Amino acid sequence: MLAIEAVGLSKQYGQRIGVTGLNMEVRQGEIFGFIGPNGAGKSTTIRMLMQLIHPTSGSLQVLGEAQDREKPELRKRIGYLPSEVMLYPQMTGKQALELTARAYGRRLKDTPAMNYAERLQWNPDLKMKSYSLGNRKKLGIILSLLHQPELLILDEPTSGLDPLIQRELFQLLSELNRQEGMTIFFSTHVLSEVEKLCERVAFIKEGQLLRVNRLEELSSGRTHRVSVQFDTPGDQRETLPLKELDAQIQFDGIYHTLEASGPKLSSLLAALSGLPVQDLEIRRPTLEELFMDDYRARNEEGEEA
Ligand SMILES: Nc1ncnc2c1ncn2[C@@H]1O[C@H](COP(=O)(O)OP(=O)(O)OP(=O)(O)O)[C@@H](O)[C@H]1O
Repeated sequence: MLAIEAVGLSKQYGQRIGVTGLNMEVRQGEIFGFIGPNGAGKSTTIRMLMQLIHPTSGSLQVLGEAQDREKPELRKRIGYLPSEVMLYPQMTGKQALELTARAYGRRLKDTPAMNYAERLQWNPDLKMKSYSLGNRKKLGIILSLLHQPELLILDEPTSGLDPLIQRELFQLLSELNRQEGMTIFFSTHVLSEVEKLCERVAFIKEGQLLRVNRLEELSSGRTHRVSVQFDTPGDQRETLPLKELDAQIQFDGIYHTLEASGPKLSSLLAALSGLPVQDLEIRRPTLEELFMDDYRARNEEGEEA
C-alpha cells in the first residue's frame, strides 16, 4: 500500500495557481523529502493531504483511503505539524498536551509526549503566549507525534530550532522510522536537511513537481567539479585549450569551473597539469547545484520548445 498517492492533483486559488497536475507516490515506511522555494506549493499540497482545503481537480489517496470526504478515523492515523503553530495563549504547554491526548482518547502519561519533550529540551510549564518561535515549534512536533501516527506530515519542522535540537529531532525521526515503520513526509526549503534524512526527494517549483529522485541517484553521481585559477587573471576560456576539456566551462571572474565524470576526470587533471595553474579545487556538486542544474536544463528546454 502507498502512504500517499496523488494523481493530477491541482489547487487553484481564483486566478492563482497553488499546485497543478501533481503526480506523486510516497511509499509506506519511507522518509520522503518535499523540497521547493517559497511559494512553490508545498503548504498547499500538505493542506490538501490534511483535508484543510480541497483540490480543484485530481485525486488523492492517503493510507489507502480516498481523501474525498471527512474521515475522522483516518485523521487519527496521521500526525501533522503545520508551518505555524497557533494555540490558546493562556494555556500552558502541558495543558495543551493533556487536551490533545484526551482528544485521542488517551492519558498524557500513557503517551511518549513527555519523553519527546525532554529530548527536545522543551519546558511544558510555560504559558503558550510566552513560548518563543522555536518552543512553539517543539510543542507542535510533540503534538504531531503524541498519538503515534502511521504517517507524519511535517511542514518546515526545523525553522526556529537551533542546530543541536535539529540534530536531536532528526535522530528522533529516524528512530521512529526505523523502529516503528513511521512514514515521514518532510517539507522544507532547506536542501541540506533532506540530505541528512530522506531516501527520496520531490522537487516542486511554481506549483509543479519537477522530479522525484532517490538521494543516492543525485549525490552518488560520479561527476566532479574542478575549479581552476590560472596564473594570468581574467577569462582564459578563449586563450587556453579549455573548451576541449569541457564545452560548458563556466567562469565566475576568478575561477574556471569544469565538469568531468568517470575516466574523464583523470584526463582532465592530466591536461590541467600542463597549464599555468595557480589554485585548484575538486569537489562533488552539492544537492543544491544538482537541483538548480535540473531547473536550468528544463527551463532552457522549455524556451527552445
Ligand atoms: N489562501 C491563498 N489564497 C491565494 N493564494 C494562495 C493561498 N495560499 C497559497 N497561495 C498561493 O499559492 C502558491 C503556493 O503557495 P504555498 O503556500 O503552497 O507555497 P509554499 O511552497 O508552502 O511556500 P512557503 O515555503 O513560502 O510556505 C503561492 O503563489 C501562494 O501565493
